[in-house]
Amino acid sequence: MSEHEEKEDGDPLPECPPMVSRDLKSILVTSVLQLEEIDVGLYRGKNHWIPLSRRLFGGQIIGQALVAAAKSVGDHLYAHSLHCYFVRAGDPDIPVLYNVDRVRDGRSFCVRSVKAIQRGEPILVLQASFHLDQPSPLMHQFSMPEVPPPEDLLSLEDLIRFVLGKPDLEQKVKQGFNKVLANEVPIEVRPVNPLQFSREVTTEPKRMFWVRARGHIGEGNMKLHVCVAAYISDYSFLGTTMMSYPAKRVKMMASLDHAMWFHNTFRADEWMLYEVDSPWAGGSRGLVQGRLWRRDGVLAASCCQEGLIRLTAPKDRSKL
Ligand SMILES: CCC(=O)SCCNC(=O)CCNC(=O)[C@H](O)C(C)(C)COP(=O)(O)OP(=O)(O)OC[C@H]1O[C@@H](n2cnc3c(N)ncnc32)[C@H](O)[C@@H]1OP(=O)(O)O
Repeated sequence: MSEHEEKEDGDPLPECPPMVSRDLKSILVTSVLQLEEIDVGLYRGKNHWIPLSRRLFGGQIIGQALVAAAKSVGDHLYAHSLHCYFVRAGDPDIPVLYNVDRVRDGRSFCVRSVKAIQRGEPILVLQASFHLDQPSPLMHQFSMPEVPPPEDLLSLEDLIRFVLGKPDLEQKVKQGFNKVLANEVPIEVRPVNPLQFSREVTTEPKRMFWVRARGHIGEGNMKLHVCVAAYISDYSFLGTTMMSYPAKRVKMMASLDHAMWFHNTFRADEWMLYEVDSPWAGGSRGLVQGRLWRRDGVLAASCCQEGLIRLTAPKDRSKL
């Protein structure tokens, strides 16, 4: 999601929004990433939180496609990278089918290609590669930025409640915010610097936030944590491009492609620092790159995405 897409009115703000207990299982693992097997290599997914753009959330499609791909590889192989293109908008009113092609099974690597389909047409094509856990004499990583721990920061919900108190807020914005408060978004966020989430200031297109899946997943299945991270990685990602242009109005923002590399084990239900920047925008497109850090400083995953950004044409002041 991008916060620039989330605008429109609706239900009154609940006085005391329901809090999802950390003991409750994450809806991502009980529902969203549970695929129904229809035939060999063919799966059906359920749609959950729908952005106000009314196109399916890209993270949901990537996460489900990766679940489908992972079903056909052995337990000893782990996704180390994925690359995908979003070729059509996903329709939130019908389920998505995932068709898995076993491209190659090697001794150390397996590659899968997945087509996400609606009405017989692809909406996403994804390639994922899985690797045997192997020792390496080469090991390095950048250092995690020093930031306050998530316990010392306000949640996105706290910041939203503050913004909802403003009298001149657009109805569309209210609706998007209320959806977050109603826990429809199965992700928790704590911005390191709330100003980097504000549309009232111009800043460098760089921001950091702590993020984790809402609810409990538990230790255990690393394959599942990787799919949850794929879901999470598309949240508040492309919107980083707009930090330098807070006054511009977005007509259409959609991810075009997305790539991820998984470096180390992690738990997607534990806080990870998402360090995101946008090195470039131009030609109605913008590039974002991100690093997901475990809170102990280990680099868990890297992400990159290009998105389409069409702006609303400025009003012709001469006619006013
Ligand atoms: C941000 C996080 C997210 O999760 S976004 C969700 C995941 N990503 C997606 O859903 C993107 C899926 N992909 C797509 O929808 C398509 O590949 C897109 C990017 C639209 C491809 O665009 P395009 O090749 O232009 O498709 P199209 O010809 O069918 O047109 C789609 C709508 O865009 C319009 N369009 C086209 N060209 C222009 C242009 N130069 N300037 C302004 N508008 C243009 C078309 O008229 C069409 O509009 P409409 O849908 O008929 O209202």
